[in-house]
Amino acid sequence: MFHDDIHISGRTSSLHHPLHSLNSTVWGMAASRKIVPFRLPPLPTIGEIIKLYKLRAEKQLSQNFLLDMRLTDKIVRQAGCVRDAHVCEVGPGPGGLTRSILNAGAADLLLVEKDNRFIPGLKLLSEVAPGKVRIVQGDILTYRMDRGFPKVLTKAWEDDPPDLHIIGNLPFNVSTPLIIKWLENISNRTGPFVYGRTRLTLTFQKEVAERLTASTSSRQRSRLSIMAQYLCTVKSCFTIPGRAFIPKPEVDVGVVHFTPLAQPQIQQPFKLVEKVVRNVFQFRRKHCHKGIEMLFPEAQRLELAEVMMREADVDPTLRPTELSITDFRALTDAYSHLCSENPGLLAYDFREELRLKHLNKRMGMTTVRTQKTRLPERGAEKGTVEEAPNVL
Ligand SMILES: C[S@@+](CC[C@H](N)C(=O)[O-])C[C@H]1O[C@@H](n2cnc3c(N)ncnc32)[C@H](O)[C@@H]1O
Repeated sequence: MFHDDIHISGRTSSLHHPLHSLNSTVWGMAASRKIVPFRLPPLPTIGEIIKLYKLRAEKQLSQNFLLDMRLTDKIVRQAGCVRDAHVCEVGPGPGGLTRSILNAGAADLLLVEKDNRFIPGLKLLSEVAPGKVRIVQGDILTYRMDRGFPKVLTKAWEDDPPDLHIIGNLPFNVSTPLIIKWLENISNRTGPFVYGRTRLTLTFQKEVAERLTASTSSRQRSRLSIMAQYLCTVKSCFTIPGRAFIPKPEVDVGVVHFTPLAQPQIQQPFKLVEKVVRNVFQFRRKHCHKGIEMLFPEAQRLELAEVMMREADVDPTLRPTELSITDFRALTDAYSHLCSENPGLLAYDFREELRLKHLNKRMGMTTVRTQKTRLPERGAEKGTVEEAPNVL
């Protein structure tokens, strides 16, 4: 085992489990490197899934299963060649995608599943593909992927991506915070990216998939487009209609593939980029200078925004959606330069200024204390970008 977080290993004694009827033969590589056949248990039927896992088709569980192997095979193909590769599947559930990954010849498959009802079925899969499947019962949002695989996999960042893939069909309420976390990990080369430019193939609500891949001037262009595209090559693979899932979600689903760039298009800390992009997009329909002004305390707002726009050489009348990644690079570089000249500026958050104003008003004070560039310690702490809502 490569890490100390594994809660469950491959073997199980539940040989009389109803899913243990073996009827599909596939080929896999044994530890001896000889090709040997192994048989995977068939996917449970919809009725069996509901009965076995005592599932109710409750929306809040966000468990929408993909049981059509043609679709799960298609998702795996988007990842590239997984034969003999290491793979982490996030949220395997009843194991449809898991079977496709094993069928494609993965040598080492790490499954991270939060819901313990799925563990017995996953154990059966690990029994019929001995030595290949490791199961972690845990939350992918906190799981230490940097310990999940052998260090020998590691490739230099500028080199080709490592032989490691992350694949997952996750609930929508997990996939968005997860990709934001992983984008920050890419920027810092931490988490799954300690091994190099690990590729990701993930599902998202169709609208989110469109935002991730949206190009300059498109209607879906958003914060998420910039944050993903300055760090990765982002490819929209295909759309899966909602009706293909059990239970059927309200929306269609987009499969997106990410390859971290050897050279990020913006060479600034993630938090700084996130702050500039968030401020610019908060007035989506207005000229971009409006959002940029909000990066600065009221007293210096117009003056510093003008300096920043001039230094970046970006047309202040462009809408946020019309700005290219090159424009954002120029803007973040200019903002970083201003921050180095104005201590405290980076910690400034206009929402904190607004909050203080409202507070003062509520307390019936006539004078309103606004933040100057050099911020008081407590205000500075509260107003940092770490408290920012999700990048969308
Ligand atoms: C949308 S279902 C997909 C299941 C399966 N991959 C499929 O395609 O049929 C999402 C799966 O992710 C699991 N899951 C949800 N949140 C998770 C988390 N934070 N960490 C790990 N697994 C999670 C759920 O229990 C469920 O099995």
